[in-house]
Amino acid sequence: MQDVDEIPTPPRLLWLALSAFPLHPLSLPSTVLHNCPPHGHALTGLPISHLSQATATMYQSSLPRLLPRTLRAVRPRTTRSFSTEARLTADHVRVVEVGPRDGLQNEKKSISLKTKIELIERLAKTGVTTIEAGSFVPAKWVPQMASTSEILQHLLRTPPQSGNQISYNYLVPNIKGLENLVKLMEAESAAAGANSDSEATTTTEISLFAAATEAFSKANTNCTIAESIERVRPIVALAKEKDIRVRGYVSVALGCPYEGPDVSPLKVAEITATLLEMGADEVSVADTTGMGTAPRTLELLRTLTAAGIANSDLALHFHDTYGQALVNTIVGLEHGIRIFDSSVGGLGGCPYSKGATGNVATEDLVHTLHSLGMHTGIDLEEMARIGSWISDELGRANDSRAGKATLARIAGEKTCP
Ligand SMILES: CC(C)(COP(=O)([O-])OP(=O)([O-])OC[C@H]1O[C@@H](n2cnc3c(N)ncnc32)[C@H](O)[C@@H]1OP(=O)([O-])[O-])[C@@H](O)C(=O)NCCC(=O)NCCSC(=O)C[C@@](C)(O)CC(=O)[O-]
Repeated sequence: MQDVDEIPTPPRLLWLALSAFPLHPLSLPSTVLHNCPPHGHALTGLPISHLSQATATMYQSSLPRLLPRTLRAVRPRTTRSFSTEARLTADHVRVVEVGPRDGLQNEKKSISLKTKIELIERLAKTGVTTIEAGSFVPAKWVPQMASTSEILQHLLRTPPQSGNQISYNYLVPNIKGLENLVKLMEAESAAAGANSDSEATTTTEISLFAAATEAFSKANTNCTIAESIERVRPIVALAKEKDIRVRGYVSVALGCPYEGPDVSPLKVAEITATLLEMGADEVSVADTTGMGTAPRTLELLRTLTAAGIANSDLALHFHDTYGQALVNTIVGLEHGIRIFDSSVGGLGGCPYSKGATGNVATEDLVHTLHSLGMHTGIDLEEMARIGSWISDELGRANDSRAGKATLARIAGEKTCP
């Protein structure tokens, strides 16, 4: 099986996909696509003191000393992979379902534990292999996630029925969050003793996060970027000791609610590389505000590649605030990314990013990926039913077009003679 980093995207994928959009990257003047803004050029001239030592060493070893003024010609000599991911094939995409965590965390109305568990149990039957199930954060910061301990206990005691192995992921903002999670896991495993079969079908993993701008870091985690990176160190150390897989997030990678759309791709690359070097198994680069556009997504991905970061270590996490999530997904796909985050029914928003709408809907993402000949293993019809059900439960509109269209088609097929 070939490594995803070695295989070009299936022929004409981008052309086929972007023909659906009125303005696509390939129709843009090449100067827009290839002449990156000043921070892109900074790759060639940025004083090494602006980068972490680890990243600086990486740039020095992986980039030619004098780079051309465009990023077009930038090819790292080596791409270093930290991936613990099973090898992916070029036409397989792993979808990370973030609905039960990212999707629900911002809902104002209290959601019952029963509904949260039903959501997870239904998602487990769709073929999805990673589900964000909650977060170990103080209830005063994110009240909706207060029942995460009970969710973890339930999933360990009664693993949801599923045709495949599932990783349940929990967000931890600091070491205290992980310590709470580990305490619960160990108590459950001691109580279950040798009779437990939960490990056979479920795995527990964590996510930690940092932001690419100081203002967002302060609002979201009450600390500077540098302090948030320092918080990561003991989290990764404890997770590795306990054999727990670690996912990193870099928030506001394509736009910040406080500092605007011009977030430095170099800063994103620096933080991503640092998280990987600290031991994260994959990093999800997040467009928290949905401000990302196709050219800026491409520029960011090229900067990450130029920094020596392997595509197999990256995931992309798009919010759909400006309706650009699928366009940006295709840019990511074309670049070689094969892990994408999404939330059923387009649930979500971010408590620290006013006006940000949900993640791209899983149904829309899966429909698009399947239409391009990619495989996800996900049952779109079942996902569409879940999107409709959870939207009704929450009293909100179903934000998935593909979900609604799929359900309408099924209903039409039933009524047609
Ligand atoms: C990081 C903190 C905790 C700092 O918050 P703080 O108030 O500075 O924390 P502190 O260390 O000063 O502690 C204050 C109190 O909280 C307790 N505490 C401390 N930690 C925990 C914990 N883990 N679990 C339970 N309790 C905890 C601690 O023990 C203490 O209790 P007290 O002594 O007052 O009784 C806070 O800022 C926080 O929780 N931030 C997270 C906010 C959040 O969850 N945001 C949303 C998730 S990020 C996101 O959605 C983006 C993402 C990932 O989806 C990607 C994207 O789209 O960008």
